[in-house]
Amino acid sequence: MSSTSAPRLALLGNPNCGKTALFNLLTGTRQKVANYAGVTVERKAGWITTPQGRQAQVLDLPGTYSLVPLSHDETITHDVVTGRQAGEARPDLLVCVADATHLQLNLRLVLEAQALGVPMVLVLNMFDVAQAQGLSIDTARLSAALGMPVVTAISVRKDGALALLAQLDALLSSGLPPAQPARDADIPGPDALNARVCAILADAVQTDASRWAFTDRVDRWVLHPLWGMVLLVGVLLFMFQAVFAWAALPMDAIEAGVGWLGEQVAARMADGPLRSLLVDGVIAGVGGVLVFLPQILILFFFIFLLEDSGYLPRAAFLMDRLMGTVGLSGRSFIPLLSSFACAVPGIMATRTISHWRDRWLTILIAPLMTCSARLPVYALLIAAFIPDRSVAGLFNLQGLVLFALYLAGILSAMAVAFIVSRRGQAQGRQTPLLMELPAYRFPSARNIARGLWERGWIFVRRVGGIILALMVLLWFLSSYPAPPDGFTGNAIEMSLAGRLGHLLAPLFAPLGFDWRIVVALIPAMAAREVVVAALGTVYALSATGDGVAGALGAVVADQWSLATALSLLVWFVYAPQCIATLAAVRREAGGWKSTAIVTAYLFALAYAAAWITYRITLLWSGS
Ligand SMILES: Nc1nc2c(ncn2[C@@H]2O[C@H](COP(=O)(O)OP(=O)(O)OP(=O)(O)O)[C@@H](O)[C@H]2O)c(=O)[nH]1
Ligand SMILES: [Mg+2]
Repeated sequence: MSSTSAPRLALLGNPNCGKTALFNLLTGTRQKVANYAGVTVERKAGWITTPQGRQAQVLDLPGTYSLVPLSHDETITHDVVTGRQAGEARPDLLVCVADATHLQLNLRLVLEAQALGVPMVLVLNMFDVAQAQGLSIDTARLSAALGMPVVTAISVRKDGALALLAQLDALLSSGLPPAQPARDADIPGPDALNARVCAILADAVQTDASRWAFTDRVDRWVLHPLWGMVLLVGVLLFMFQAVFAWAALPMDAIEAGVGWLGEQVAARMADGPLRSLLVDGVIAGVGGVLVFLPQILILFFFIFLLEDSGYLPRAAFLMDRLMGTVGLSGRSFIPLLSSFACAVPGIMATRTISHWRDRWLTILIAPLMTCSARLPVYALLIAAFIPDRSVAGLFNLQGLVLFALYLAGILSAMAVAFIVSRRGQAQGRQTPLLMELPAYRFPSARNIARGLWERGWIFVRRVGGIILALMVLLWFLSSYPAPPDGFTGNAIEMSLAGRLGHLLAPLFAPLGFDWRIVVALIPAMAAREVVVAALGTVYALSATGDGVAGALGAVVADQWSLATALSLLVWFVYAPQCIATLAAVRREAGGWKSTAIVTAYLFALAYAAAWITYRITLLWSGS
């Protein structure tokens, strides 16, 4: 069936009611699903085939509480369902998704949407939770009261959308009624909406008063101003400890495997450019980054766990006051949190912030949140320079340093926010955080396994794609032109990359970076973790004597001073060494000027902070 004649369905519903989970189930795709509001910020399209073989296009949309849009993501939803999206007709059918345990809130949007004049179906999602809470919903009565078919769904189960699919078949086989013109004047006011919802629910739903008891009991502790904070810090500390403690074994295994491979290739191939490319460029460079896969997976394991259980919005709630004092709105929390995985989705998630000033401020500081690409850099240098010692018998020093680096990013972001929002104080205003706290949910193992698999793949693909390509390029630039006959020094110093490194070295000398580090910093403009691969290649090529250089960590520990290592760590807390992030800033903030501001302020901050760190460490270590 061609795309022009297939019916188009749009999923409309409140945030966090399970639209994307349903979309994934129907279309077999894997869009991001998590237990907090504001996950989806874009329109996504997919295809479904009903049991009777009919095809339809489905649109997943950002969640919204009302059809009067307040923020950029809500505007997308509004424009799609009202047919105002450029180049797109109104959908043929609205599939309203409602969280069955929150009908009081969710039905308001359904009633509002009736004025759009588009045929509708109501899906009562999270029906498993509703049943567990002892809710009894009379779908026939609800359907009669609303004047639309009502089905139940459990979008996290494989067969959880069968009723909806059967309903779609029934609707499509009889032909959807044509859409009516929108009747904007018919949208009831807030009070009238509330009254209607109450009347409908009184008739069709019986609640069990104890349903929120569990979540409420837990929240008394989790949201407590003191104990909640203690728990939050404890959770984060544990997470960073685990990144080092749990990863040691698999990392050793990968490192040994990479080392073995290097030796095998070196032993079996004749000396020459190809052997050097494979051993020094590919294996030493790319293998050096691959080693960090276990740590990245552990970090994401915790992020997914926190995301899926419903803890994250509570952390946002706890942080709200603190964020308010530096001029950030509570809305910034989720985008900033996403930035810990990667600043790109974080910057995109700022679409949920309705005020431009708040949004710009969030975009400005999102790159300061420690993204997962920094982890290899941090982990390499920490493992090389920070002793693996326990502190107070409870913490591991390496984990504490990692925690401190994350904290440095957060505190700097707060400081920048404070300074910037001070300047625009005249129009400043605080929006209190109005966010729904979802019920706690047991994290789904399938969700987490899938997420980890995906994250692992993204990392491996990056290693095998951009990082590999850059390493081949770097190997080439570091090997040619070859030194003249009779040259006794290090061949790499005569190469293009070596000369460029020497040329730029004076600029970075005040930070304690030598020409080799400078050579590695240049390709790392594309992505931060490239610096690890690049150092691997540069050191492998400049290793004197024959054979392969030892593991990068050992080489670095041997040749750098502590001051240089700390200075480079601090450099990476701030430096905007990621083209993808800068591109996202340009896209979302709309212009080169904003991108230039972000780039310039981050480089300035990186330079200043690295310089201070270098100087202080030198003084402190007495050299
Ligand atoms: N138990 C249960 N959990 C569900 C069900 N449907 C979705 N979830 C969970 O509910 C949470 C929210 O799901 P999403 O699909 O991200 O919600 P959404 O409506 O797309 O949210 P936004 O994109 O923020 O508007 C996730 O943790 C899902 O795993 C369901 O039927 N039963
Ligand atoms: Mg979604």
